[in-house]
Amino acid sequence: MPSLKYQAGDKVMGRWPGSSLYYEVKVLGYDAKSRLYTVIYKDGTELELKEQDIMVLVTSFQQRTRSRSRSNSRSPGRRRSRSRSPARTTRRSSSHSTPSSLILSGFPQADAKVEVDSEKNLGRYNLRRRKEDGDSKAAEAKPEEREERSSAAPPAAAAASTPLDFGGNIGALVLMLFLPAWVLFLVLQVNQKDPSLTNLPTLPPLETFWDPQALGFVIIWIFFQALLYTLPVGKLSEGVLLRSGRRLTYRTNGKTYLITLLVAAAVYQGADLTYIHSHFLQLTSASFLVSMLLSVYLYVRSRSAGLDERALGGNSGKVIYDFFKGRELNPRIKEFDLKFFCEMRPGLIGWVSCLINVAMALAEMKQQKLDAPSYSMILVNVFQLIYVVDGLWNEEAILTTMDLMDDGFGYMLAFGDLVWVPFTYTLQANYLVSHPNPLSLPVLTAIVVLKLVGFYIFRKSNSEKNAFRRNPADPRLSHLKTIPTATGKSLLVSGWWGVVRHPNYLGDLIMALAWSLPCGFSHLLPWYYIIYFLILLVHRDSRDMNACRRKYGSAWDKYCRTVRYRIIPGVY
Ligand SMILES: NC(=O)C1=CN([C@@H]2O[C@H](COP(=O)(O)OP(=O)(O)OC[C@H]3O[C@@H](n4cnc5c(N)ncnc54)[C@H](OP(=O)(O)O)[C@@H]3O)[C@@H](O)[C@H]2O)C=CC1
Ligand SMILES: CC(C)CCC[C@@H](C)[C@H]1CC=C2C3=C(CC[C@@]21C)[C@@]1(C)CC[C@H](O)C(C)(C)[C@@H]1CC3
Repeated sequence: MPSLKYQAGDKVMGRWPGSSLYYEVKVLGYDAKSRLYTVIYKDGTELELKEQDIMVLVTSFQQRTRSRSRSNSRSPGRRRSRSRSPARTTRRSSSHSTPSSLILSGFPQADAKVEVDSEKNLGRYNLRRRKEDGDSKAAEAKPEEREERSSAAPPAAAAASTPLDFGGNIGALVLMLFLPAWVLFLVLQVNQKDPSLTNLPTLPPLETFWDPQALGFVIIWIFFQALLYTLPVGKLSEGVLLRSGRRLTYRTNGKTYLITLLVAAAVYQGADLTYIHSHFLQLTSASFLVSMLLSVYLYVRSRSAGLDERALGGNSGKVIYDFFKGRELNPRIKEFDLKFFCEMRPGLIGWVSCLINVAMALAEMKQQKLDAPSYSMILVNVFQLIYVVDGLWNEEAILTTMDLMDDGFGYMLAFGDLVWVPFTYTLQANYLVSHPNPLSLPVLTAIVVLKLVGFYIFRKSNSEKNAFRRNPADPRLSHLKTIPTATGKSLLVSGWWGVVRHPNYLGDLIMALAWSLPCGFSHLLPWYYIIYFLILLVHRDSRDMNACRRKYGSAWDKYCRTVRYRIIPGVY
């Protein structure tokens, strides 16, 4: 490569894709067509980088010399503080010729220009490779060592260059208009005697949508949940390490309140919950209004969020897209975490525990003149109750999901949590109110078995990944094979995560099937959930694949080569 800036064999600093971190890499070659350099990181990860993502390596000697001269000119106080906190970044000297990107010696500082502290950086980056991938214990470090190393993993600042999902601004706008219209369609359609696709509902007069009492109930419900969430009862759990270098704590007390609510509902049965069924449309529009106001608030406050507090995917600078996707990663009012609260409490708890689904069972009894809910209704209620109770029981596990780790909090999740979940995930129960579907015992048994199989896969796989991410050295996971990555985190390649790349989605889809089956095959409507869910999870899977490809580079490719299927073994 004669006329090139970097030659094969050169040791340089290469940017880690999707981040502003630079690590030492060796140049392997250059492709004139794509104008990309192939480089190899110290752990063996090979990536292709643009020239502007590469800079000249600052050697330990140069670095030491500069550090010395710099530290000589520093006040003793500053020197002390640096040695106390090895993870701190250092200011770039003005004479430095490298670009003003971030090169980390520790936790990223989004707005600071820092320089290569190569000695320290390399030490942290120089991962011990496994003798073989299957030898999990040999290469895994002690948890505290791992924690230290993983501090170098998260990208420094929310890059505006992160690829846009959903078709960017236009796609986001279409979705923002389509999603509420779709909810409206479902809510109106389910009340039709014949909810088939050839019999579409007519739009009711506008004033039907507005009911101050319904809005009052929605607000009271959300504030009641917020009050329960803020009381200092229950466990405090730590979230994952953020790009800002912080770890947030969450009050994971969902199960305490779920039990309290269920007991309260069992004791106090005087309330006429069929109001929920008869005012479903008004409750839906009231919740939509609240979600819209919340999204505006979230967008406005995100303008004052620091770069490292913004989601990588929601900081494009495109107003509509960022409003939809969510710009701030973890918006909090003091210790009150808005995203965590909305995802786990008002909508999810409202969905089943003593509210919407139970209201549907009562409405069914009233409408069909039954002494007890039908078997189909009982199945749907019990299945979804298990799902929500499980989610709240394992609330800590949500801290390692995409929503909490990667997605910003904006319209998508605010609407999803407050409108989509409570008013569309209850569609099967809502459908059964006026469309009975008697079940024979063998069919009922088969559906129960299907649900249990799905639940087993879902729970086991989610718990396995969560336990591994929390403590990779957990002795209960010692039998699992892993692949090391350049970030210091490893990827599970056996166990559930060795079967398919998203075993948790597989379990979730099997459960979704079990939720629709009790409604029979007379209409497509109650099957909407599994169709939507399949689309959601396939899209989510590809979003995650892209994000992991950016995070883990060739280690991710290796994982994909080893675990070939994404969600359904042998099929997809
Ligand atoms: N009912 C509903 O409407 C919905 C339910 N869900 C459910 O929520 C749960 C969470 O889903 P979601 O947040 O989408 O995704 P995951 O819980 O699957 O999280 C994905 C992350 O897991 C880590 N990961 C991926 N592969 C591996 C591996 N081999 N070894 C170790 N870590 C790995 C990666 O993060 P990193 O490496 O950075 O840790 C990746 O970004 C699922 O069970 C899903 O079914 C999801 C959406 C909607
Ligand atoms: C409006 C859009 C089309 C889609 C919005 C998606 C959201 C409704 C879902 C995104 C991820 C979710 C999760 C759950 C509920 C649905 C949303 C918010 C979850 C809380 C359900 C209970 C599970 O046990 C879980 C694993 C905790 C789920 C986490 C993801």
